[in-house]
Amino acid sequence: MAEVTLEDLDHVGPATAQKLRESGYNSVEAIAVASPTDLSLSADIGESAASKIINSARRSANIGGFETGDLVMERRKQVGKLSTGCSEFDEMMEGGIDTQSITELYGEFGSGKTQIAHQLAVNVQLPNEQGGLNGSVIFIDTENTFRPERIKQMVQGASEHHNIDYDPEEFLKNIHVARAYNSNHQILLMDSAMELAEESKNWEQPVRLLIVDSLTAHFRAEYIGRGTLADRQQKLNKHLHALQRFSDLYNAVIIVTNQVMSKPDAFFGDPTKPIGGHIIGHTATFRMYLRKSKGDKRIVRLVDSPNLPDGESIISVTPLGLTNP
Ligand SMILES: Nc1ncnc2c1ncn2[C@@H]1O[C@H](COP(=O)(O)OP(=O)(O)OP(=O)(O)O)[C@@H](O)[C@H]1O
Repeated sequence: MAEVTLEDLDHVGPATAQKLRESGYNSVEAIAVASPTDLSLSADIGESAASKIINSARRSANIGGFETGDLVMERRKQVGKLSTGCSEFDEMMEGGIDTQSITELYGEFGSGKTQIAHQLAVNVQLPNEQGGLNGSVIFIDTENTFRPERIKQMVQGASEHHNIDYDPEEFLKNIHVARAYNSNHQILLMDSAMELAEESKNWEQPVRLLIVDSLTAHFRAEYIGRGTLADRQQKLNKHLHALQRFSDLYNAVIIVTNQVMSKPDAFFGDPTKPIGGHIIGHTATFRMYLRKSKGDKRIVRLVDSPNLPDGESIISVTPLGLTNP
């Protein structure tokens, strides 16, 4: 079947199609999941015209209605598994971290959240036989934690583990890093991420992993005091929805990190309760609680999963990356 383009949609002429593309709406799917307000501002059209375009896109992309269980099953079959490189951790996740879902890593400072994110940015680039997804990475960095040197060390680790001479420079070229300077910027970066992922469909290694390290730091710093809680929650939810959409559209793994203190936190509450409430929709969400243990060991606890039992696994953070303890 020929691919549906923007021009095929009802109420979209060449000029509107161009404006939509310029604003980052490159595919029918991206329009199908947009809000009328956002679309009307981007394409300079009225909200009712925007709604009609969105409806037409939803019909074409078959998004927005009810689905039967067999279709949901069909999509579930496409779920990919990204290996962490640690056997217990992978077993706990029944083979690795799922695509089409958001995985939240939370824990205290130094518990290994950023290390796991870096390791996955390496592993996702490996071929399927080696636990990867043959994909590229988008890394939204809010606290200046991305370290290319660390990626190089981990690529060296992967080379030794698989006995293949990988080129660290090639791995670095497949990681697209953007600094987010505040929470609004962080939310806006999702538009660029969508654009890049869309473009990457033509690449040898399309984007299959999106990391937000840290998801919550800016929100925490900017929304101080009880009075701002609702605002913060609303923005965070919007951001999570954009992430969920991204994972669906590109069959991607989404990793978000969230620093918590060991004692309950005034703004984010008990660390064992979900932040941002329950995410609506069919996208699964996994939550993992990281704790420091002896030496380089870290305990990863699966706290909340839609389809797997809760469990614990132990990993080591070594100079060459994550390994079995
Ligand atoms: N090159 C390396 N070799 C060995 N271990 C390392 C290396 N780099 C980092 N680590 C380990 O990882 C720890 C830092 O973990 P990480 O940065 O993932 O924490 P985090 O959970 O992201 O913390 P924060 O919330 O402060 O960002 C260090 O304390 C160290 O134990």
